[in-house]
Amino acid sequence: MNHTQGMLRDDALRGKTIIVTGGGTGLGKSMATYFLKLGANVVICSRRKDVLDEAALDLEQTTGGSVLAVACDVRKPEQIEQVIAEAIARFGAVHGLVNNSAGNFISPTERLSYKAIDVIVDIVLRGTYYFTLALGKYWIEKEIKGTVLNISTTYAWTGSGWVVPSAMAKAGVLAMTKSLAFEWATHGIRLNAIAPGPFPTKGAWDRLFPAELAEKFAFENRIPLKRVGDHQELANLAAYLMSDFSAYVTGEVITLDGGEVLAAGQFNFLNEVTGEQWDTIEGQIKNANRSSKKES
Ligand SMILES: CCCCC/C=C/C(=O)SCCNC(=O)CCNC(=O)[C@H](O)C(C)(C)COP(=O)(O)OP(=O)(O)OC[C@H]1O[C@@H](n2cnc3c(N)ncnc32)[C@H](O)[C@@H]1OP(=O)(O)O
Ligand SMILES: NC(=O)C1=CN([C@@H]2O[C@H](COP(=O)(O)OP(=O)(O)OC[C@H]3O[C@@H](n4cnc5c(N)ncnc54)[C@H](OP(=O)(O)O)[C@@H]3O)[C@@H](O)[C@H]2O)C=CC1
Repeated sequence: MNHTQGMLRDDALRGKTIIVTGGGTGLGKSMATYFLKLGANVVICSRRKDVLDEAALDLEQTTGGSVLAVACDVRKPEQIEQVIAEAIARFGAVHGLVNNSAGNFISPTERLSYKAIDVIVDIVLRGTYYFTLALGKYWIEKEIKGTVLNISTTYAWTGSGWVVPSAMAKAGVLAMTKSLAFEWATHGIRLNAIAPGPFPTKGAWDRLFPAELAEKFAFENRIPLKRVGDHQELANLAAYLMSDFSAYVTGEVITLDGGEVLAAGQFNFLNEVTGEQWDTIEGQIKNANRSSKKES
């Protein structure tokens, strides 16, 4: 057994229909793959229909599951409602939503136009609350105990320069996750989030680590566990949170980042100190202890 293997029993999501926004690429496609392997029907949606159709074919061939691909810009409520209507028409009901679609790129904030900020915030925050609201209304009316999983980031908590629109929007998504988890618990609807560290995808790497930076960035050195994430690790956690095995978990944000976010620890720079230096330091501290005892 290792971290690149599927974790749950084969029927863990059987009978569920799950919508994965941005499910045609990257982490969305990886989560969709695992949900299908666990018996779910999956609906993937995003702006590019050609990308979705190719992904749907690939997903069905590799898993044997049922996939519906619907073009949808998550900033457009009428397109979201169309996805939900087509999903219900094809599979009978919808039980889960993964808000995974996002836009992001690195830039000094003062270089951004108003539109550049809007485009990120609208995809990430507006897209997430529109989709969640549309499904929430349907679930409440039909008395379906739906489950929402929001894909956030670790800098939604810490903040981060150079990705400010994304940080603002992802922070809003976390506020929604916790707020609605309480409010809609009365309907049996659960909302959780995952805050992933670096998981290589073309979409993220092209926009966050372009060639200029990629060479200078050795992730392995910045991450306590010295590696990037494997997509199956995220898919395992996502599948658990979408399954009934997590029926008592709601309003939770789970960080999955090899410890990267812990780098802020004030004394973490001591990572650089050698064993020999520790011998010296220990001696110095013990001397100081002895001196202070004599003084008292
Ligand atoms: C390892 C740590 C990971 C950290 C967490 C990761 C989080 C992620 O979200 S990764 C996901 C990355 N994937 C994507 O972003 C996929 C989708 N992205 C896109 O389609 C584009 O990047 C988009 C978000 C910019 C949207 O594209 P589009 O709708 O075509 O919009 P425009 O190209 O027309 O641009 C709108 C606006 O933004 C300005 N702009 C675009 N890129 C830059 C840039 N690099 N620097 C400055 N400004 C930029 C563009 O100029 C437009 O503004 P106006 O000029 O005022 O019209
Ligand atoms: N990779 C990583 O290291 C990390 C990723 N994340 C998060 O994981 C998620 C997936 O990212 P990742 O797989 O890396 O990147 P991708 O670029 O592969 O995924 C983003 C997806 O969002 C879709 N999308 C963008 N704009 C819209 C829109 N307006 N309407 C509908 N769909 C849209 C894109 O499809 P299309 O262009 O067809 O619309 C694409 O499929 C994101 O939420 C991201 O913030 C968080 C932390 C780390």
